[in-house]
Amino acid sequence: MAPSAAASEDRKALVRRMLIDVLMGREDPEGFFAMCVSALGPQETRSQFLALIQPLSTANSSLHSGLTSIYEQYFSKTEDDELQLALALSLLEVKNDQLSTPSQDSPLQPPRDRPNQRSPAQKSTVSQPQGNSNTKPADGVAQPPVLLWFRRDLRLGDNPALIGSLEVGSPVIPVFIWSPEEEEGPGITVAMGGACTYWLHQALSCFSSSLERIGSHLVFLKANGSSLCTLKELVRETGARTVLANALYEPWLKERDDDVESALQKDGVECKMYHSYCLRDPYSVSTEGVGLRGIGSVSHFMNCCRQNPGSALGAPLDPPVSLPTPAYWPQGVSLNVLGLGRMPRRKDGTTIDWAANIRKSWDFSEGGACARLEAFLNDGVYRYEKESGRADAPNTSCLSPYLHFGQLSPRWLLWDAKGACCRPPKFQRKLAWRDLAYWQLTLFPDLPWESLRPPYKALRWSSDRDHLKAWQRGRTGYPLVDAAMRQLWLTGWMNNYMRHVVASFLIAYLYLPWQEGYRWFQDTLVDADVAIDAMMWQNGGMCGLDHWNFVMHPVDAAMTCDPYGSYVRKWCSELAELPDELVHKPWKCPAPMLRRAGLVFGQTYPERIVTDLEERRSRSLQDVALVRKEFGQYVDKRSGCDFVPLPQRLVSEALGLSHRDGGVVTEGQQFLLPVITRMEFKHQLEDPDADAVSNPYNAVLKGYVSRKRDETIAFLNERDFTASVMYEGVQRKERLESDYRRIEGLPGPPAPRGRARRTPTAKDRFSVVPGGAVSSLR
Ligand SMILES: Cc1cc2nc3c(=O)[nH]c(=O)nc-3n(C[C@H](O)[C@H](O)[C@H](O)COP(=O)(O)OP(=O)(O)OC[C@H]3O[C@@H](n4cnc5c(N)ncnc54)[C@H](O)[C@@H]3O)c2cc1C
Repeated sequence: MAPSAAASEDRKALVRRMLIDVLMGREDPEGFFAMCVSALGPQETRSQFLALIQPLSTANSSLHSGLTSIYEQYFSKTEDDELQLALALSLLEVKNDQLSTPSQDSPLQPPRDRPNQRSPAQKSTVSQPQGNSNTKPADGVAQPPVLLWFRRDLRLGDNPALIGSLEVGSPVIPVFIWSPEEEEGPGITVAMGGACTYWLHQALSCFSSSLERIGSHLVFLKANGSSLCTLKELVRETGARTVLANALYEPWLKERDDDVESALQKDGVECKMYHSYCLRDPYSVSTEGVGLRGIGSVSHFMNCCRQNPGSALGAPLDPPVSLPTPAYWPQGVSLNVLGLGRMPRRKDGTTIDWAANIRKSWDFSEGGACARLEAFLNDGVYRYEKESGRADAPNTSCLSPYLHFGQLSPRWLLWDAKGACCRPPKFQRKLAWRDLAYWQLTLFPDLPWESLRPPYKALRWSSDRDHLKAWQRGRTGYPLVDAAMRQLWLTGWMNNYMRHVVASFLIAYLYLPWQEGYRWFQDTLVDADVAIDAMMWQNGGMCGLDHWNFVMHPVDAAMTCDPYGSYVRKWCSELAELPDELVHKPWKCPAPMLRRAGLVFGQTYPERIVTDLEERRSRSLQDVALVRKEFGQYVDKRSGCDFVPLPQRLVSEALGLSHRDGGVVTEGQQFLLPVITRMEFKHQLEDPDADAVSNPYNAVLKGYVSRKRDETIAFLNERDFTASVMYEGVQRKERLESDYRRIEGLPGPPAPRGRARRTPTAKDRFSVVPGGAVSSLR
């Protein structure tokens, strides 16, 4: 028998043995199925599973039908866009040889030691380092050590550079070099804000302990001039011939790494960067075969990945159980000397410990990341699809800081998420958003400070510092906004929905420039990430590639995210005594109620800093119309879409594209591309002075999920807040019920019929992103 056929037979025999465990009740059907996928791989499971469980049809027909429905649920779906993410990103190509058990002296931990046991990924064994993984140098021969340069990959699990260092077969010296100037790059990025720096301090401390547990040690150094100089000194001091690291993708850090690579190589030192920070290397993503229409949207990005698949991502790598140590350790400094966790001091010498709440809120270790992931996959994931906006419930993963600091690899996360029985499509799509952000940053390195749509730079932005301060400190007088900003200040985090609410408030109602919001977030978020934060603030600030087609209302948005006011009560305790129907709009409370609740505006809770919300929205809209008129060369006359000047890399790709992408070349040799543009902006151009309410495409969303739902909520809300909460409650129950049915593989409830949609459709002239006007590049 050919070896591969024999291996296949072995795997099937393994599955048959596992089948007995299910029959005996030692393993549940879900777990059994997961193990099959893991042992056979998706293709073989698809073709063989039903045959393998056939004997059950007589032995235990209910188990047989249960397993059949699990199988069908897993493979049946007319795999919609989201579910194809893995394919698009060319993931999870488990090779047959990865299914063998690691050998006794392998430095990889056996699979049972992996932190999260429940998914198929972790029940499988994973890819072995290639070549020699023996960690001991030959007796008596002093091998030059490997410098393992840690940056934002502070983990043992699924760390390609770490495993790569074992393959060299030499002693390994893990180093961390702190170089804040290099992190910041050329513009105002605030790459390492306060909360983020504090997290880094804690994460380094945890990671250093992890390394010690496997017999190694993390050498901390302050960059001496630059990382390159420090590395060169280390090479001289230790005699290292190899430097390994996992790649970073911020353009300025990539440039630094390229310089390091070539300078070291000139000195005869091998330097290698591994890819693992994103699912796809953003520099390898191309628009070829897809075009530029819809650029900036996650669907467009996923199409690009699908059309131009990169190398297979493979399965996550196990953490090593030991690292070979060098005979000589270079002298480092203590972690505290880096000053990352330093707190300001008062005049009397006492410390201002602003991070106390952050410490209470998070476990900064790699184990903490795994525990969060496991908790999410066991619980929140089931509500994620429809309820991720809830601020009052932990329905999202809260994994962003761990992903940012590489304490969890996106590959590991995706692998486990795909193993969850509901294979959450929306959640998986979020990882594509993350990659999209990095791709955008590589295309537009000034994304963190320069608006991509030129006219919007000229908007009449406000410079009201008091407004800015009130927003930053959660003292705007709008409870929902204040609760979110206080949560951010105290814990370094808020969920995605709340980030939209506070960003909308800053931009559409306070007219403060998006860069202010970006910088504040960079300073206060523990997950502050230049690429994601900049992309999101550009989109919120109306000038990103995929700018938001909505504005969140600071009161009505509570219907979706905090219907009973518990979130507001938690962070704005001075409002705790107000009833549900008024907690989001305390200014509507009658005086006796205020007295009973002990609320005095301007004293116990701030007055609203702006009250004329509708008027402010109208002005914001009129201002946009004004600059779009003034900078008419950046507006496509035919479609009303904004033009964005494309960077050189996309222009080169566009040159190979056909006309349908609608590129226009201007005098200055700019390649201008029409991009997705908010419909209310297009309409406003026709009547620039009209107010926001009369604009049929008014973008203010009351909730976030659908405009139809918003309209109903807004209608009820105007009359009776409680009725509106009840309405929302019923809707929510229906949605959860249908989710439950989907997860359990039950047929869905009959679809509601005859729902009118006011959301414009593809036929609507304003919803079309053009594909026509073209001229060639000169
Ligand atoms: C104005 C604004 C600023 C933001 N700034 C940041 C930031 O600095 N750092 C950051 O990590 N996220 C940022 N986000 C995106 C998003 O809000 C957070 O990633 C998310 O709230 C983190 O919580 P979670 O891990 O529970 O997310 P989940 O919903 O559980 O998502 C899982 C992971 O997917 C990624 N992700 C989720 N949403 C997005 C998104 N919209 N774009 C890109 N990746 C996403 C994150 O890595 C996240 O951890 C911002 C969003 C807005 C609206």
